[in-house]
Amino acid sequence: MQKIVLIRHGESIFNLENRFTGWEDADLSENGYLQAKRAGAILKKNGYNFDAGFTSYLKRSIKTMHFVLEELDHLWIPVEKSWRLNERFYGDLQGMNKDDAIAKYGAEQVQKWRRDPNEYPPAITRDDPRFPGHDLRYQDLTDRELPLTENLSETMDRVLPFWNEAIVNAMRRNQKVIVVAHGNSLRSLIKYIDCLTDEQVTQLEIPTATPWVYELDHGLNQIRHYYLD
Ligand SMILES: O=C(O)[C@H](O)COP(=O)(O)O
Repeated sequence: MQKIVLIRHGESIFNLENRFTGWEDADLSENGYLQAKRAGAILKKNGYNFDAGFTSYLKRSIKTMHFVLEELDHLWIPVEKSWRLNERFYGDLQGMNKDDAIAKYGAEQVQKWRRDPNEYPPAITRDDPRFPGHDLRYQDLTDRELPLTENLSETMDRVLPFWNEAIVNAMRRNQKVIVVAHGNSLRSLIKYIDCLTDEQVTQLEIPTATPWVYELDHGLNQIRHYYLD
């Protein structure tokens, strides 16, 4: 039996301010930092150790991984970063207060944008300062890979190649793996692993900095999953 631990980053400044984040590189809040340390302490108390870590290109996840590993005295393990684990690209909603969005577009529409896997938030244009093509860290992405908006299905499409090539391969080498990512990149991954329907995934909410453990058999099929708290 093998285990993999998935963690959503600790609370960010944008989470605290109730703003859509997406690929905006919001830092951890003070509370987010404490949550990350607490997640590490929980893993330590439960006897977890890891051989490899995977996270996104965004500092709220990178720092959460760092503080979790620090609690475990595991700062030395290799951590691979990929843009594919980034949060869903939230288009023109990025940076907007969620209550302001509701006032502007209505609660039903905003909820669809947030949770319906096939709904696209309004797109940005390529001359928008938030377009990732302006950011050095995304310079190797192709035009097709640079998002203007993204629905959850597309998030899943770009998360899965990294899941299959990097993360599953590490597990096949019997490595103990920890993944720190984002509410929606993890929702898309859990949708895939648990074979959730579109309807079921709308109900899935992932708390910040709470280790989610999958137990897998030798064929890497899921046996069960649970939160460590
Ligand atoms: O990108 C964001 O705003 C959050 O990380 C997730 O937001 P959501 O819960 O509205 O999808």
